[in-house]
Amino acid sequence: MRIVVTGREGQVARSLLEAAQLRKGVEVIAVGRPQLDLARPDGVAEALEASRPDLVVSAAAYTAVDQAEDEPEAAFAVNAVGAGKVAEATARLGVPIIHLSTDYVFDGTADRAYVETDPTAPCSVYGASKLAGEQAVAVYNPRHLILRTAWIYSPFGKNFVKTILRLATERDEIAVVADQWGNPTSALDIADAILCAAAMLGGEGSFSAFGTYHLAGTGETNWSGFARCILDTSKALGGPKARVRDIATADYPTRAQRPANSRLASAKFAATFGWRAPDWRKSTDIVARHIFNRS
Ligand SMILES: NC(=O)C1=CN([C@@H]2O[C@H](COP(=O)(O)OP(=O)(O)OC[C@H]3O[C@@H](n4cnc5c(N)ncnc54)[C@H](OP(=O)(O)O)[C@@H]3O)[C@@H](O)[C@H]2O)C=CC1
Ligand SMILES: Cc1cn([C@H]2C[C@H](O)[C@@H](COP(=O)(O)OP(=O)(O)O[C@H]3O[C@@H](C)C(=O)[C@@H](O)[C@H]3O)O2)c(=O)[nH]c1=O
Repeated sequence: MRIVVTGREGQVARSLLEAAQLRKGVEVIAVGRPQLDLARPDGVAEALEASRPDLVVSAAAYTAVDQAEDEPEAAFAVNAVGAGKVAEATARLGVPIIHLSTDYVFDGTADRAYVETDPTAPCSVYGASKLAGEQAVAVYNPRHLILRTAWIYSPFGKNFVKTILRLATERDEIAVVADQWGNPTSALDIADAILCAAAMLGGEGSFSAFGTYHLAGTGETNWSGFARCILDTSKALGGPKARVRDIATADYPTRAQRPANSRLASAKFAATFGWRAPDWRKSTDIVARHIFNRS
């Protein structure tokens, strides 16, 4: 099976490339700019067709949450129009698409983990652009899996784990919001889940459970709890050390509003694909070891 993933330099694409090295019968080709630029929709179909995919994983996105507030056109061009173009190209090629989306499609007012059927109500431009992308993907290719995930971290690219480790080299104490709750999710786990789902999509039996799924790390925390775990792990591995101080969202003003609760219930994915993410603390340890080069 040949899987083509967009967003070549991104966390999910790089994790997928790594995970596929351990699997027989799966080839992953990552495409990125300039060959595939979602902001230039005319070249998207051509770039995908050239790789002759059996399945496309749509992981490229405009992910700068605060910057998107100042550049809504750019965010929508990539996350909505661009995502739709990718889905349109897959439909034309007659192949399924796995499209990555986000917990930020919710407004965070629920008092429990969100399920797939809960009403969406993004409170940021990024969230709104990703929701528009979900809708475009669903319109253009009915053979889609939309995987809403959250709080991605990995050894690759930019993420919260790397930011906290960097800040710990610069300060003794890091102030982190303790009133936004969610599920930290390792991109290495997402890659594993995608390969598991891909095997079912490409198998002999006709797969029919297309649709939207939540796919996040097992267990929940807030950003402060996540930072504490990162620094405990760092300390144990001989990495940088710092204290974490709990603060409220109001004490950390940002351009974009984030949901206070963006916990995702991933039971539907587990029931359909027989795959459940490890506990987020265990995956944090694995990613930290990868970053510190200790296995
Ligand atoms: N990061 C997170 O915490 C979460 C992410 N998601 C979603 O998961 C998916 C993967 O996220 P993640 O791997 O973390 O993303 P990253 O931010 O690590 O990578 C995104 C990739 O998209 C590429 N990209 C941006 N703009 C364009 C464009 N115009 N044309 C082509 N490529 C472009 C970037 O390219 P370049 O390197 O050239 O800039 C980058 O390689 C995204 O859809 C994201 O919305 C969902 C929940 C949480
Ligand atoms: C670095 C830092 C962040 N924070 C807060 C700000 C914010 O509320 C929260 C997370 O900060 P970040 O800006 O790193 O994360 P953010 O960019 O909001 O992360 C999001 O990215 C997009 C792409 C998604 O789809 C989401 O699932 C989510 O992962 O932590 C602190 O309180 N102290 C700090 O030192």
